Amino acid sequence: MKFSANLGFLWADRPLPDAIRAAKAAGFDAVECHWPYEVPVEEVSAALAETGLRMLGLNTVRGNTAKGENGLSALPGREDDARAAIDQAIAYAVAIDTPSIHVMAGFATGDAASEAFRANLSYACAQAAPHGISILIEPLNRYDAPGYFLTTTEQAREIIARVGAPNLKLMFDCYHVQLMEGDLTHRLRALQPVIGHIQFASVPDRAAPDRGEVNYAHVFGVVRDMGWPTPLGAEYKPGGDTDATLGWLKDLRG
Ligand SMILES: O=C(O)[C@@H](O)C(=O)CO
Ligand SMILES: [Mg+2]
Repeated sequence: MKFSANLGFLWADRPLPDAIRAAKAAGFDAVECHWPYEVPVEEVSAALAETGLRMLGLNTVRGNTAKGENGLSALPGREDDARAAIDQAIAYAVAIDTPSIHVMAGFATGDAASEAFRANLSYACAQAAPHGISILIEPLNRYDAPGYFLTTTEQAREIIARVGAPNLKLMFDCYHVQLMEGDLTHRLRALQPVIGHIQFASVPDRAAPDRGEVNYAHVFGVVRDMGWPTPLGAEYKPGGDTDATLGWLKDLRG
């Protein structure tokens, strides 16, 4: 199995280029992040070139976080802001050769939100396609993000079908899916054609995957047997020194 370190959480206490180097030293095969925009692309590119790791994904900005915004693309009337966030993400992704962008929906509900989200996703997919970039949408759980527009894989599957763009995919974060829907391995197999990236963390505490209610040794085996080709994203909160939480990775590496 190959694993990607999500640097939004792992080594988040370090500057992003140093976190990339730490992920390499720890044996990860790739990295991913949340919002890298404060860091010059030259610094990130240099760290990626030095380590040989690829940055697999990044997120669109959340918007006005002081006001509690958590994404813009499902907010009716905010299309200009949403598309500026999409443009920003594509430009950054192109500059560091990142193959996928998570377009964040935001806190919203109802038909107008659904229409805004689909229209903004169509825009994102059209802008990203010439660069070979996939657009990801990610259901978030109701405990961490109450009121978030996108909460289930069923909802995501319908949106992906209705938008109808080949580069629109599902971010299957096992942590969120377990909290909202469960039945992880059936869902992974059934949704494989529309999954663009897989992430994981323990449930319910979002820590390293060697604890909690999900047996990740089993889940990883199912993903391996699916022939899943790309690294799985370790997106958990280490709660201190990241290096001290990597026993699971060492065990899997043998
Ligand atoms: O699961 C998460 O929270 C992340 O993948 C994300 O991108 C939204 O913050
Ligand atoms: Mg996630």
